[in-house]
Amino acid sequence: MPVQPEQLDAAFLKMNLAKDFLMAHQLIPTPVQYWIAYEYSASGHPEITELIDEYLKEHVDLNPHFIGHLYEKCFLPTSDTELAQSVDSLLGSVLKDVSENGKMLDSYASLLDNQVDHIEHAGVQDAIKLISEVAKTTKQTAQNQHELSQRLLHSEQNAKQLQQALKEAQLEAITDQLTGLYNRKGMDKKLPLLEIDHDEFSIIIMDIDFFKNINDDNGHILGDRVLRQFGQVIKNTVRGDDLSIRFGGEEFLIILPSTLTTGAVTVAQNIQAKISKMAWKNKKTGATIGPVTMSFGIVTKQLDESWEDSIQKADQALYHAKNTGRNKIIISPDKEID
Ligand SMILES: Nc1nc2c(ncn2[C@@H]2O[C@H](COP(=O)(O)OP(=O)(O)OP(=O)(O)O)[C@@H](O)[C@H]2O)c(=O)[nH]1
Repeated sequence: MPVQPEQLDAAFLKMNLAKDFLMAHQLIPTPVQYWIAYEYSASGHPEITELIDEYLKEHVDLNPHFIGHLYEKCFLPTSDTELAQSVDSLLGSVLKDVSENGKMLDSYASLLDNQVDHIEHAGVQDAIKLISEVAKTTKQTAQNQHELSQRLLHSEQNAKQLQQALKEAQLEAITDQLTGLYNRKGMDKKLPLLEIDHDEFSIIIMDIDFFKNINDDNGHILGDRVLRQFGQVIKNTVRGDDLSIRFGGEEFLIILPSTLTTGAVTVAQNIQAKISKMAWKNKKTGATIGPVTMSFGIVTKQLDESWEDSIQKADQALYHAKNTGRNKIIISPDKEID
């Protein structure tokens, strides 16, 4: 499909804005810095725009360290080497195009300088010859610019596709595939973000009772179905800001920001009520399985306490629930909810 003149103009405009941005902040156009500058100047990535604007409110200037951090945060959160290589090669080709363009414009500018000097002192015939040379070079430069713009447009499309693929890979890396909840890696990634907006948290840790028997009596496929549906119940019970994690095999964790113990107890009771109504059928034997119960441990995190210590307290409460009959909610250290 032929490139439209407006697309070319827009691509050049973005390229020049990125260049101005780099110069204004005295950043060298390395692939990473060029890409971030390009995304910021083209307003192509709202998170980058927001983070840079925030940063500039408190700092006089940007620095390569911060740019590197942005790049890792927004583009390279995956261990997928194939994607990472594609990003590298895209960045490399954009940088090559940009630096070739710089060289080409430099040599065009010096040619013009030269010819102007000569024309001033030349006779009419020579001046005509020199002007025709300038016209030829101008045409060639315009043609080169046109090709460069097309390559940059193509790179922009590639960058968008890669960005999407990276986002998907990022989400996949932090998601438990069976339940769709976050995995532990997801928890580590999301917790610091929650701590920006909240300072009070409650934690619920829960574990399915006698899950081994469900697997042993009905097979792992049915066991997996139970896990998947419990994951769904948790997802549908919590609020938007709450973080639901598959913490281990049949163990789940919920982090509830700006929630005190009573709120966490309500959430646990809601989950308990919902799962008490669920049942499954063993297709081979026709037997009905369920209700399957869970035990819960709850703690409200102290301000000066580490996550590790708080989760351990919730885990001890869960242990207490398991040891005193299961299918119950215990607030740390050992307060049972009727
Ligand atoms: N189907 C299935 N089973 C799993 C998965 N992850 C862990 N399990 C099983 O979960 C069971 C956990 O067993 P236990 O730790 O003995 O706990 P339990 O039988 O639930 O007993 P209590 O926790 O004491 O009530 C084991 O049989 C694991 O194989 C999974 O992804 N799918």
